[in-house]
Amino acid sequence: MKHARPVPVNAPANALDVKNLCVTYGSARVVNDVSFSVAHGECLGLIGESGSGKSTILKALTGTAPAAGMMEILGMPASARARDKRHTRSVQMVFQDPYAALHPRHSVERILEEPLAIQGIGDREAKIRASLASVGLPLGFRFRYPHQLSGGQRQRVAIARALILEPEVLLLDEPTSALDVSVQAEVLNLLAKLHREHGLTMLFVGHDLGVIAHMCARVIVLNKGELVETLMRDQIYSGQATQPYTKQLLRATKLEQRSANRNIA
Ligand SMILES: Nc1ncnc2c1ncn2[C@@H]1O[C@H](COP(=O)(O)OP(=O)(O)OP(=O)(O)O)[C@@H](O)[C@H]1O
Repeated sequence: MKHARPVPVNAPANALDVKNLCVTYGSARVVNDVSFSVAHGECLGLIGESGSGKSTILKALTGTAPAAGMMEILGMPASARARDKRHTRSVQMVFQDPYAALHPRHSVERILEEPLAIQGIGDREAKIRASLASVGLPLGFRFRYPHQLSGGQRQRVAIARALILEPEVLLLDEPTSALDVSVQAEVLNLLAKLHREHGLTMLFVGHDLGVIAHMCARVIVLNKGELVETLMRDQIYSGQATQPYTKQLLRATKLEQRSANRNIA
């Protein structure tokens, strides 16, 4: 697996650029005029309560929500990228529910091989070995089926599947929310390690400020489809929010107590 990648000389300034994004379902505007950028190699947090539009923004970026506005990924319009097989591999997504994300009747080996086959990529044996190693799973797990794995192991397989295509951008939709608290810490530590070692650009969606601040130095806050505040990690830890909604989120996550008790590295 690759290590932190250099940014090409003529690369666009940001890996992700979103300007004036709106998503409307029927008569309901669920994302309203949202703009943000993610620098190359940055892990940006996106937080908001349930129904605030977080997943919809990820869907818009992957071309599966009806979006208006400007979205560029690695300098290319997101809509064009979603249509082009060569470019889809550079942006991968990890979902909240590792149970639903893996085909129940496919072995881990087949799950990992499939994206390589779709993209026509060779050297599959070496890539499968490297991807299992990078998420800390023994090679023998390639012969297992999803029902033979724990929730945390399933999420590791889902992460390995996303990484096997060596993407530049990883979209993470609450990747630890469905996991047991102790397993959450393990998977978060793994994601933080992969972020450091691979120089990946990440957009990390969550609803827990404590979890997000562990991963992200900068966090944007969404409320009812609108971006209401941008917070740096220090502001989160010291409770310096300006918007009432963000203050409420900070209180809800009881950060001081969490940081004292946290067992994540
Ligand atoms: N396909 C759809 N058709 C109609 N409305 C939708 C559709 N998908 C999402 N919505 C609505 O858009 C709003 C935002 O949903 P979204 O899933 O983006 O929220 P979220 O912040 O990711 O929530 P959660 O944290 O619960 O996953 C919600 O009100 C939801 O009901």
